[in-house]
Amino acid sequence: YKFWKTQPVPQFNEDGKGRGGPIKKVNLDEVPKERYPLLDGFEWGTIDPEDKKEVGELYELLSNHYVEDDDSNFRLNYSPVFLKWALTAPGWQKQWHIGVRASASQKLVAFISGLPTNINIHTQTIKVIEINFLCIHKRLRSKRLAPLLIKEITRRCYIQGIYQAIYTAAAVLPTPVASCRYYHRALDWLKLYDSGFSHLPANTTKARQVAKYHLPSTTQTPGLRLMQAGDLEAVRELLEQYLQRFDISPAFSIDELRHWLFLEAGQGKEGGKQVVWAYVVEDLETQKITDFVSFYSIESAVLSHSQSDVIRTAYLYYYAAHRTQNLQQRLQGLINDALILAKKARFDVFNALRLQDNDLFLEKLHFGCGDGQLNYYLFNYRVEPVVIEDESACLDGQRPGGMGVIML
Ligand SMILES: CCCCCCCCCCCCCC(=O)SCCNC(=O)CCNC(=O)[C@H](O)C(C)(C)COP(=O)(O)OP(=O)(O)OC[C@H]1O[C@@H](n2cnc3c(N)ncnc32)[C@H](O)[C@@H]1OP(=O)(O)O
Ligand SMILES: Cc1c(COc2ccc(F)c(F)c2F)oc2cccc(OCCCNCc3cccnc3)c12
Repeated sequence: YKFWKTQPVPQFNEDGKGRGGPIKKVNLDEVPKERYPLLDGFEWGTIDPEDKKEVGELYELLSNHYVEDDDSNFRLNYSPVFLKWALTAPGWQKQWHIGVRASASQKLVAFISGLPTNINIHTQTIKVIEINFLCIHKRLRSKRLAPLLIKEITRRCYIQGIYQAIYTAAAVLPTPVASCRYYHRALDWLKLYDSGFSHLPANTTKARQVAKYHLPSTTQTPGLRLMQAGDLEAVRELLEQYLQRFDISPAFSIDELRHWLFLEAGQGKEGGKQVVWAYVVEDLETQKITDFVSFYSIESAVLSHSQSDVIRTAYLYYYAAHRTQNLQQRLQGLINDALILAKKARFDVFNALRLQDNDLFLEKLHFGCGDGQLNYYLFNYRVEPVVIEDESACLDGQRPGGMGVIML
């Protein structure tokens, strides 16, 4: 950890007893005013997420060089429309969409993105940058370029008065604030089997596997319907109240929530390019919004020569339930409806992490545990272990704690 042991992050050998809060007080006149020097033949650039051509260059880089599974059978394949959506949330700045270009060819060979937002950590609301899409061309790996990208985006954030960050990685780095197992729920088991994503367990048959994952064609929750713009304020209140169960959670503005739950109508539906789906449960008597669920779409390219070339994946995004009496039963019904809706939208698999209240439904709804986990990290912030003063502060006594932020 030559690089990470020089960074203001909790180191592995800490005893976790430290006071919660920022690790390093950033002194602005110590922050370099100039960009870090790059490897010879390369130059810093930015990607304008509203420029179709530049989004195309970013798509090209990520489509060929971004996250793969451990056996390099699949690669995440974020679409250009998704990338524009992911990079233009309220408060975005071009200077935080940092590219590295080969000077001669002007080819984009590396990228890192930052998006400012606010998160609640216990009782504190802190301004952070969300870091995502760190990617280096396969031919430029192991040249210590990643630390350079990280230091450059850190420098640009410090100058703008942002001193903390949140990020996820499959990589184990100093020091995870949460580690969440991957879970997958087959929707089209045969497609997943043909693609090598799913295997036939011993002493069962394909027919039995298909039957195991069968879903009804209609949703079951009374009052479930597509979320509309008019539901926004009610959903924000419902979500804000529900997320208090978790130690770390997003502190969404109404503008952020509008962005994350509605793709602007224009880019939304045409040509199967929808990227996010959001549904509410409206109580038929009171017309109140009592629950909500959302999911987003990332395809995975199948890298082997198998016939199916993409796996359409739905990722569970934010959800919330009002009050929490029989929370387990309500979430099982709500998420099962999300599975039904995802299947109707032609997704092949539905992914979720082991965080929030997901333990209440993962097993029951036939999610299988994947290999690997997603680690969550905070930069320049130490979270002290949570101590629950009065149980009454939580909803129904049993407060899951832990991670409540979902990263794209
Ligand atoms: C206040 C504002 C703060 C803002 C910044 C907050 C921090 C943000 C941090 C970034 C959050 C990213 C969130 C996401 O996007 S996670 C997704 C990451 N992307 C991929 O997995 C795509 C495929 N892989 C690649 O493109 C490259 O392998 C990457 C770019 C990942 C590393 O390139 P390369 O393989 O050519 O290595 P190197 O020789 O340049 O450098 C080696 C050093 O880099 C450390 N390393 C390796 N992988 C990661 C990783 N995923 N996060 C952080 N550090 C990582 C490694 O421990 C070693 O340091 P040390 O062990 O010697 O110490
Ligand atoms: C990722 C991910 C997996 C693993 O699945 C794949 C991983 C790599 C692939 F190329 C692939 F096709 C996968 F299906 O299973 C999941 C279940 C729930 C949520 C998941 O990812 C949430 C989005 C994570 N942000 C992108 C990312 C992914 C990995 C490491 N760092 C950042 C995942």
